[in-house]
Amino acid sequence: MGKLICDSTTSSPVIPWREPTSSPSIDLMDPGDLVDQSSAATWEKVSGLEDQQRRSLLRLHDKGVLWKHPGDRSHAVVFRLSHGGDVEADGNCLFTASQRAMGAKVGGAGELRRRTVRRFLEDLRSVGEEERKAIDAAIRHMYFPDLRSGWGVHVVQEVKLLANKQDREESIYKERCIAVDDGSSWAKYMSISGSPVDLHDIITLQYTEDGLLTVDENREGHAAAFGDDIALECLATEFKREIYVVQAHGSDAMVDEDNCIFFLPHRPRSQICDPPFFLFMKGTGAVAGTVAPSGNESPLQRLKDVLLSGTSLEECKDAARFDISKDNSTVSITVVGASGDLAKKKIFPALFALYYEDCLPEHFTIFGYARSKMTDAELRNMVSQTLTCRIDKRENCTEKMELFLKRCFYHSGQYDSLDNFAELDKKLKEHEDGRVSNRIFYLSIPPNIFVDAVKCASLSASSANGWTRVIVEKPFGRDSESSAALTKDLKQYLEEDQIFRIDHYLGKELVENLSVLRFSNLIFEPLWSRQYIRSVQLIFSEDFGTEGRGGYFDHYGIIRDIMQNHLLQILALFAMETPVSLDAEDIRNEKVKVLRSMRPLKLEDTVPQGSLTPTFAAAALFIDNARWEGVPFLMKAGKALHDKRTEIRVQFRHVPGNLYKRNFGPDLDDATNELVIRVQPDEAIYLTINNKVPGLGMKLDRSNLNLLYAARYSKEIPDAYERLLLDAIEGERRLFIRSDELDAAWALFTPLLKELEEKNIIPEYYPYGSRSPVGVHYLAARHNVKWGDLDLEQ
Ligand SMILES: NC(=O)C1=CN([C@@H]2O[C@H](COP(=O)(O)OP(=O)(O)OC[C@H]3O[C@@H](n4cnc5c(N)ncnc54)[C@H](OP(=O)(O)O)[C@@H]3O)[C@@H](O)[C@H]2O)C=CC1
Ligand SMILES: O=C1O[C@H](COP(=O)(O)O)[C@@H](O)[C@H](O)[C@H]1O
Repeated sequence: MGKLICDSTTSSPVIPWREPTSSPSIDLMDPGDLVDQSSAATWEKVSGLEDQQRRSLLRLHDKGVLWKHPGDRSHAVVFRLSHGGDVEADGNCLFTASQRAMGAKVGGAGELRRRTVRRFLEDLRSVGEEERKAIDAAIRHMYFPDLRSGWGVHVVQEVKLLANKQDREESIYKERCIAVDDGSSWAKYMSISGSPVDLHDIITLQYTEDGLLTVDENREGHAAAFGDDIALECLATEFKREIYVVQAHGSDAMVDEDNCIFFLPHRPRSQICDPPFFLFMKGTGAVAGTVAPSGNESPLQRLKDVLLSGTSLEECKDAARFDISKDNSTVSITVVGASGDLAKKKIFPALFALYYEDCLPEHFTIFGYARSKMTDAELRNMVSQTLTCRIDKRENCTEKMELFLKRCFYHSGQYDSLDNFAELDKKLKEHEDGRVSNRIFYLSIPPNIFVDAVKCASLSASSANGWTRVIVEKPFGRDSESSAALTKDLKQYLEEDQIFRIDHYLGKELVENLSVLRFSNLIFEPLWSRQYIRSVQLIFSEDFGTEGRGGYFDHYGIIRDIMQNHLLQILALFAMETPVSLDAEDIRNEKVKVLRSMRPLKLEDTVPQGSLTPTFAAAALFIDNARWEGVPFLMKAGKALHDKRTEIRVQFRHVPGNLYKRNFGPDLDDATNELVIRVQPDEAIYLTINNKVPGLGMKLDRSNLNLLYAARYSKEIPDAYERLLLDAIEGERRLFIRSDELDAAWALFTPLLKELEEKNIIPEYYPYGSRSPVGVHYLAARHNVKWGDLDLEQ
């Protein structure tokens, strides 16, 4: 028995996914047919490996590893084991690595942990008395060894106890804790992911032969239960595949070079339906490496990892190219409302960009669906008007466009006709050609017909053997009630995890980068609170009016159009506590907490004083929690202003007892440090600091430490819709809005919107092209700050 304490990532197989009901359908390859995976990282650059480990892994990489299906040994697959990226040894690593290995379709690391425990409990209930006793004994041996009856080979032995979080106020007595010594306590233990929602904390007692050595009380509750052999077996059973832990032992383990790599198989209790995956675990040191099966990672997953790590799409193209042809599934994307503005402007161009980058699966089809009568050729002609290639990607552009357009088809139908959707279903099936069918319906239609379209798509055109997902465009209602009604109606036909509510601002590069900036740089996170931050400003402006969407806009206004969604989402991401992991659910849990901690909005805290301008609004928002109490989050959004920009501006407090006070003049605000995250245009992150002007005197000026993306990165930034479409195809929900997030966002704005409308408040006018209505200055002044973007020096 062992615990997976330092592991690594693998990736999901290209070998076709099994039909859940059928016998193993693993695509079998000739043992000699070793897929060349030139883009996969080998072991040369993995840090923390001893030379002999590295040499062995390189040899293994070159030779490949032959895997035979235990049920039918004549069938075999050769895997090339490559380094697939590190995972953090934070206690969740078994689940994080497995999640990466299997791809997004299995849920996040948290979900894998829950499924593991569920599987364990189900299996435990079904075993006989004898086996149950054996399981209890194995658990006791691992976590609650009887130290009086002998000592193992280790100098230090550990005993694990669980403390109920509710009792943590008091001193912890061993008597009040739960010993991890049987199946039911193991399930409690293995549910602990080190997050605030855990029910128990892990207490570790370390003993030597001389007695108690240390007590780790884990007061902050950050310790998570490491995956162990039992968890590995449960995971294997749950997913009907073997899991190999690949261990590299070092010179300290008295093994020779030929034997320093071990494969520890974990077999499912059930039938094997999928090929195995490999988790690399380094025996010594702290650095984790990865074993990736040759050609085993889905192209999309590889692309996601590349996107997440911020490297170029060029790399994702390389990564994706090698294996997609072996995938036996299809993805059909139906753009419902294909004749409309959004479809032409954003959705088709984003799909083409993904196609150009080789990021769509090999077998994909795009259908346009709308009432307008159009032939396939006419749709292609319409779509071709808005396709563009990136400036840095012109090669074969025309050729690629033609190939892409050939994959686009059109079906004309009503949004509320089950028959018309059944006709679409028939056409989709023809294109899917018997493969596993996965379908996305992108609702690019006015909201009043969302439910009709979802009903018909779900009843007449959902996939029979794969997944069906629906992307929904805002507006998600006009207020709490209509939003809840929409969610309820959609859920008549869809599960929550089939609904992808899009907020395209979450797909913007700099918004995606917010968490990276904050959580992967030591210098920012300690400053990220009321202690150092004086105000946060979220600014949206456009230098044009409602441009052809006047009808929609009249009904919704700027608060619903921009503030309640785009700016509030950015605020939640900005202000959330550190999530347990980057899993969709962990991040969305933290965002919801922020939204629910927000102080109700008051009319006097909006602009202009007690009035609402339909195309411009500003508000001061507050988060009543320990981190942000008293810090104004100023928001403003407007159309028809003097420029187009979206920015997050973080203004820091004054330096206490500033020695250079005199050099700044009477207004210390002029010396405020400001961190600006410019989402668009001209993406940039810059920090305004005070600096000495070179020379013999002591003159100070304000200068920027400037990261201008265009200067630093040569690649064009992908459009937000590309990232989001790719996520929807992958089943990655991190950047989509969960229903409780939506409820919380509406709960914040609905009372204010109602008051504004009931009181029929007259808007304050501002000239087209101006900077803003005058009232915004009063609003900021009331909270003792200035708008960073209205500083004339900007
Ligand atoms: N355009 C944009 O920039 C943005 C749009 N959105 C949202 O995306 C969705 C699509 O936007 P957009 O493309 O601008 O919308 P459109 O108004 O262009 O509508 C899309 C299509 O829906 C059909 N349609 C329009 N009105 C009706 C109606 N009353 N009854 C039935 N069908 C109708 C039309 O197709 P046909 O007549 O051929 O059936 C039309 O081509 C909307 O929910 C919008 O709020 C969100 C953010 C930005
Ligand atoms: O959702 C919307 O966003 C656009 C602005 O999006 P951007 O990506 O061009 O910044 C806005 O014009 C529109 O009113 C709103 O509905």
